[in-house]
Amino acid sequence: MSTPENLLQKRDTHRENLFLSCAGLILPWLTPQELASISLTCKSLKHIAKSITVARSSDAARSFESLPIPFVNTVDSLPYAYFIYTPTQLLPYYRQCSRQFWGPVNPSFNHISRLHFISSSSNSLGEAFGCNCDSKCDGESNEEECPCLALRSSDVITECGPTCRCESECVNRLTQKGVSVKMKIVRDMKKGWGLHADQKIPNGQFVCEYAGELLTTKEARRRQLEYDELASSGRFSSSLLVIREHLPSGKACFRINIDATRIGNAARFINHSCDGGNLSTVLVRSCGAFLPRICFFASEDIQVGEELTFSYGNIRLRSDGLPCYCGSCCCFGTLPSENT
Ligand SMILES: C[S@@+](CC[C@H](N)C(=O)[O-])C[C@H]1O[C@@H](n2cnc3c(N)ncnc32)[C@H](O)[C@@H]1O
Repeated sequence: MSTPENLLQKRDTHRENLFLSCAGLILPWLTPQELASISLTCKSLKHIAKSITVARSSDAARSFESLPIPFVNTVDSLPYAYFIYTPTQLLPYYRQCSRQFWGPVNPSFNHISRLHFISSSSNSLGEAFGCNCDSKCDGESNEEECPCLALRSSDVITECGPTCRCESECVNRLTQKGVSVKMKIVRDMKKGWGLHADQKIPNGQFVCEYAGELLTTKEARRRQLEYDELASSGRFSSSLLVIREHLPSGKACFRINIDATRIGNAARFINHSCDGGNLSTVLVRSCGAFLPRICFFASEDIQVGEELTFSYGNIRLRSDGLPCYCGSCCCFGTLPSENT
């Protein structure tokens, strides 16, 4: 028989469960600072905040990729780096995006979001630019049959794109399926976080795209000034990459500015090496898309545990440049710096 005490207890348990399930939905949207503040308020919230921290440090890619990318830190107490994840480059209207769910997730939730990101960022030129191949532009399609294969050149890879008729499983969409190698983000005392291979990666293998916000040159210059100031006054690292496409004469004819500082993917953790590192940057243009994407490929055979690095450039304009700790035999002592 239900006594008034029993009824009151039932009501309290129901309220507590409701509170905890709401907290489980809301807390993953919080920044680390907000999470730390809220976890001071009661034991239950502290417990939820802890499980969110564990989930965050177990996958920087928060299920947007088919493989998790964990954080590993044996040098200090920082469990993870906070940023908004995008699996591919974003057009500027995404700049308003200031929060993202990051906690224990149902993987199908982010799978849907991944498709949304990709279709929203296709920067399509229109239907006239795609191929009409039935399903896959595989080895059997010759270049006359598939115009996308015919567009390949030594410095820009052309893949099938948003307006092609072939399916997403087409082999000529190598870099569009996201990260396909096991990687981890490892903390270093001097360089901060760095991206490491967690499997052998053969020379030539696609590693990942450099994803982030696509900026105009004016905005890239404005942000670089802001980042330089922040970097000089404390522990701040920016991830603004500028790639210039050159004419055979050597003159720059096109530039692409991608800022992964606030919104990006695992590539934002790739550190510089003065010897050129073990990754090369390649421009990949999807047929029918206006802008190319920047992709990293292994430039040598990479061993398990090896840090993934590339060269940030050769120009050092600032005499007070940041110290370089790449450890290569040809280290210049300072990180590259040039006018954005
Ligand atoms: C693209 S971020 C790389 C990820 C960064 N380490 C982090 O913790 O977020 C670039 C920044 O990393 C640091 N960095 C990269 N390569 C380095 C190197 N060889 N030596 C020292 N610091 C490096 C610098 O602070 C640089 O501004």
